[in-house]
Amino acid sequence: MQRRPLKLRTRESSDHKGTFGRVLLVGGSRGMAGSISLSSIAALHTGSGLVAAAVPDPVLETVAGFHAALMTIAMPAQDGCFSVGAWSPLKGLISRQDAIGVGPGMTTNEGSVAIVDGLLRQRQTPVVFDADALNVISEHRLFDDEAIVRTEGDAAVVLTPHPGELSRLTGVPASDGDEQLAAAQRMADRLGITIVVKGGPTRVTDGCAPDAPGRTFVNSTGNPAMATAGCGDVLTGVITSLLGQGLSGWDAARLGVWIHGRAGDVAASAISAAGMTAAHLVETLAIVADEMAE
Ligand SMILES: NC(=O)C1=CN([C@@H]2O[C@H](COP(=O)(O)OP(=O)(O)OC[C@H]3O[C@@H](n4cnc5c(N)ncnc54)[C@H](OP(=O)(O)O)[C@@H]3O)[C@@H](O)[C@H]2O)[C@@H](O)CC1
Ligand SMILES: Nc1ncnc2c1ncn2[C@@H]1O[C@H](COP(=O)(O)OP(=O)(O)O)[C@@H](O)[C@H]1O
Ligand SMILES: [Mg+2]
Repeated sequence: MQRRPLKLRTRESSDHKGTFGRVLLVGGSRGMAGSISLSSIAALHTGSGLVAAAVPDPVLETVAGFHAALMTIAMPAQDGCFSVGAWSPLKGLISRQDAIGVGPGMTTNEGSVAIVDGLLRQRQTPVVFDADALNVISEHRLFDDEAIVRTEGDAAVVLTPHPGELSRLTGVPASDGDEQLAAAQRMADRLGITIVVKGGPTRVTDGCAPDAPGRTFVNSTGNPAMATAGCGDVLTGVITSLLGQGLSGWDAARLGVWIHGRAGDVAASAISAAGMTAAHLVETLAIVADEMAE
């Protein structure tokens, strides 16, 4: 199987929804309801047992309309985005989740800042930070605070920046791919986290193994047809799902980018490179998902 980094176990008759995890996707806003919907459906199509999307109240019906199996939780909103009052009810949901994905379509307003800061400070639930969650971290220099450093026993933190987001996080221009990876490796080692440096190819670097600092995986799947709106939002849901299925940050990120790229390869050849969209990608993901266990 094209350099798959690891293998999931196959499903058994004793399995049930709880076996495959309960995950929460946090994001969306008026005008960007599709992003968090793509992330949420991607988690379902990666095999999660239960998926809910916590979204600003004004976009709940829009998000819910994308998929009957998706549950939705209305959060306090202001001008179509999370309000600062959203963090309190969200905090109460954390302990019931096996994993959380945060950021797609959430904007970088003050409500988002409260949510991202709060999720960075909790250590019991694995979290994927993507998109505007990464932009909030950059704008407010949240990684300068040593209090968010992860150590042995803390739940995983996975970042999924594209080169533009990584440039904001590290100050290294998107044009310098090698230096961006080196800066990501240093950041992963310093914070004890996993960082997915998205692109062609995508690389995963991880600072969670004391005996293997800066270990890095180069993905072998994916293609330029994926350079289209929402394909990164899909990856957020994939990795959140795998964390919710019990994988470490290193394993969830590597297997996640691999199956995400496989779906992109199959969709590009079935549709076309120019015509493929993230909607095709998330549907194809459901078709190829068993390749993680074959
Ligand atoms: N349907 C929806 O609801 C959707 C909602 N979405 C949501 O939108 C929010 C903003 O996210 P976003 O990525 O669209 O905008 P942004 O952070 O400004 O980054 C783009 C800029 O970064 C750079 N850049 C990126 N890749 C690069 C590369 N490989 N190599 C080099 N440069 C690269 C490049 O900058 P430039 O070169 O143009 O200056 C590019 O213009 C976020 O919350 C997301 O979830 C989207 O997911 C879409 C679907
Ligand atoms: N040229 C390419 N080759 C391989 N994969 C690509 C290429 N361009 C984009 N991708 C993939 O598509 C996704 C784009 O993510 P992102 O820019 O965050 O999209 P969005 O935020 O619109 O969802 C990433 O997973 C990236 O690896
Ligand atoms: Mg993105």
